Amino acid sequence: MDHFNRRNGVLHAEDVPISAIAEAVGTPVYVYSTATLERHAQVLKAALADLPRVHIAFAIKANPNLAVLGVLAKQGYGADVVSGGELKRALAAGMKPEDIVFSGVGKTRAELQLGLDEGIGQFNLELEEEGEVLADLAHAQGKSAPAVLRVNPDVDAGTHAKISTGKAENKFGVAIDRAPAIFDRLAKRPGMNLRGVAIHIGSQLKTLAPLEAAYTRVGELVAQLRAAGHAITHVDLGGGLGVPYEPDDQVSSAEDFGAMVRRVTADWDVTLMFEPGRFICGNAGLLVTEVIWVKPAAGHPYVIVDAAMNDLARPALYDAYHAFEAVAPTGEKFVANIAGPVCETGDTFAMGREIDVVKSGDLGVFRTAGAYGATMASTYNSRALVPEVLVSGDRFAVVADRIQPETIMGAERVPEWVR
Ligand SMILES: Cc1ncc(COP(=O)(O)O)c(C=O)c1O
Ligand SMILES: N[C@@H](CCCC[NH3+])C(=O)O
Repeated sequence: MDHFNRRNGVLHAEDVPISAIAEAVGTPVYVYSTATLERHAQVLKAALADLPRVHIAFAIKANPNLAVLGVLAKQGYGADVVSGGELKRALAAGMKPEDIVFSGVGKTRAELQLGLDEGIGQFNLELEEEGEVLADLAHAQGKSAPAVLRVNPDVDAGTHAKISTGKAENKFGVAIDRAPAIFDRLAKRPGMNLRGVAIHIGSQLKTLAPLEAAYTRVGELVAQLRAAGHAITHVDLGGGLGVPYEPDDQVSSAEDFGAMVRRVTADWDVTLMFEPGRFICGNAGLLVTEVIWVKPAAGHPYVIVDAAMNDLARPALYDAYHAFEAVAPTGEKFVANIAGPVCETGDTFAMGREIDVVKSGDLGVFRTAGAYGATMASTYNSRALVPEVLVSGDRFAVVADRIQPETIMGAERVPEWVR
């Protein structure tokens, strides 16, 4: 069920008219639905419920808002973090240290130390040297660091090149055929509890075939490692499940994913870990924007909105599609380009797309903006950082303020030789 739906022709987030939020908070603004977050969290939990031992860690890079994390913590989700900052957020949101997994290809010594100090559940190692440093840090404190080795299965995820992570040429993980030798050396190091493997082959995967191929290779590796005498108790299967962005997008369901995982992992006898991001929050968010001008142009007219690439970077970065609709459509359509105010030609959300007819002052939304939206926002062009609102039933709360350029200026220093 979509918790963003129309009543009397006006788009609502749960029971709140989008126009009421825009009036109270201004635009652009991200709006998230608590009910959608909860539903997606529950759907995935249910799809994986038959597996013997499961741990789900929300990839908080997708949406690190503390309120969003709080909703997911209440659903029993842990966190997959990729920086010290994300680790602190997960803890601040009430996630238990032991439910936190630390991924990331460039964890610094300070970040590894922070993870040890906080007693997090697992480090996902990206290379042997990282494991050596972690082991030494842990050993120095009389600890043993729980870790898995991320392998790169060289599988084509069939997703956008900039969000593929499981091809041999990508920077992530160690080549799967190098894993046994690394295990032999690393597992016996004092301070290291090397207990399994991890993979994550990419994001926005619409089909299960690449995941199944990758998981199958991991299954073979687990057998090989066990044959070599290693105790393998944990396998982290990463995230990557896609969501529908375009009207006719077909993506595999959580149920099909669960069935595939059950089939492929039937004889693994491990704790399975998952790191979903987009699947949980993608469709739980909208970016609400106001039309500034409708500007005639040589081709199609430009609908210039007050949201821009600094608020939602995905179209400019990945040519990503985000459906646009008017909050109170007239029923008429026209073909237009949609662009933001930033001084870049690439600051476009759509080119030559049939959309609701809108005029200056009208409200519109970009859908499926709950993942990799606000979290990737910047202040480019000295624009304010976009605020975020969480809705639940007929209530809403501002869960991140609009941070004005003046505030950010206060964080800078002009040295005396410039003054
Ligand atoms: C290691 C890791 N885990 C999980 C995720 C979450 O991916 P997604 O949002 O596609 O589920 C990512 C991002 O691609 C990632 O790099
Ligand atoms: N930022 C990307 C996803 C990156 C996934 C992280 N490894 C997107 O918006 O689609």
